[in-house]
Amino acid sequence: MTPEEVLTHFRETDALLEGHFLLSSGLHSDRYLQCARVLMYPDRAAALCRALADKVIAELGNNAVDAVVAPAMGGVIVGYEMARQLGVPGMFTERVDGEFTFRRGFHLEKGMRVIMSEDIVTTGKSSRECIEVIKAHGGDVVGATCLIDRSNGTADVGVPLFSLMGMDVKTYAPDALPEHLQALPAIKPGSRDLK
Ligand SMILES: O=P(O)(O)OC[C@H]1O[C@H](OP(=O)(O)OP(=O)(O)O)[C@H](O)[C@@H]1O
Ligand SMILES: O=C(O)c1cc(=O)[nH]c(=O)[nH]1
Ligand SMILES: [Mg+2]
Repeated sequence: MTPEEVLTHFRETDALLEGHFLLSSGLHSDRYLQCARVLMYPDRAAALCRALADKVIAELGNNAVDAVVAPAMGGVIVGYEMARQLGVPGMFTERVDGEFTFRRGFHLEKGMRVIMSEDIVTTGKSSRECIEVIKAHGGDVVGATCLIDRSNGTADVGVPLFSLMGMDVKTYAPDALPEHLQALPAIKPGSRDLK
């Protein structure tokens, strides 16, 4: 799937937003990829994750993954669909008092080869947090995936990161907002630190 085809899925589902957004990392941006808008359509979710699963298989080989673990909320649907496309179980970590944790009876056997599947990577902070939980539960993290890598290849999550496309989007520290963002109230679409 070409980057233009990926973006078409986002455009056709009104998932490519413009405005003033407070991101999970605390950085600000005038662009937001609302993946839930794309993934609400099962056919689109399947097409995107099939293409991403094919990349994983091309890089790691067949039968190189035993499980997928994704960080909630954004990772839940994409993690499920990646697991389905790779033919392995899919689980998720969720935040309790701000920290990702395994709940609901999810567990890993020691040495299980795990892919961490995100919807979006911006700084890679959430990916790294999820990867730490997988490791703490005995998983061997053989790679990470996201639909779109907003770091455009610069985020280091400690394992190979496979994405459908990179994107070069500017982000701003809260004390360095450009005028066009200062003029708009910030919206925080994600669930980290949600009150
Ligand atoms: O690479 P990062 O800088 O960590 O940013 C990307 C993360 O931000 C979003 O999650 P968020 O914490 O906003 O919550 P959500 O999953 O509920 O949308 C997204 O789903 C990624 O998990
Ligand atoms: O960095 C984020 O929080 C983020 C950016 C984005 O475009 N989409 C998203 O879901 N999260
Ligand atoms: Mg998230």
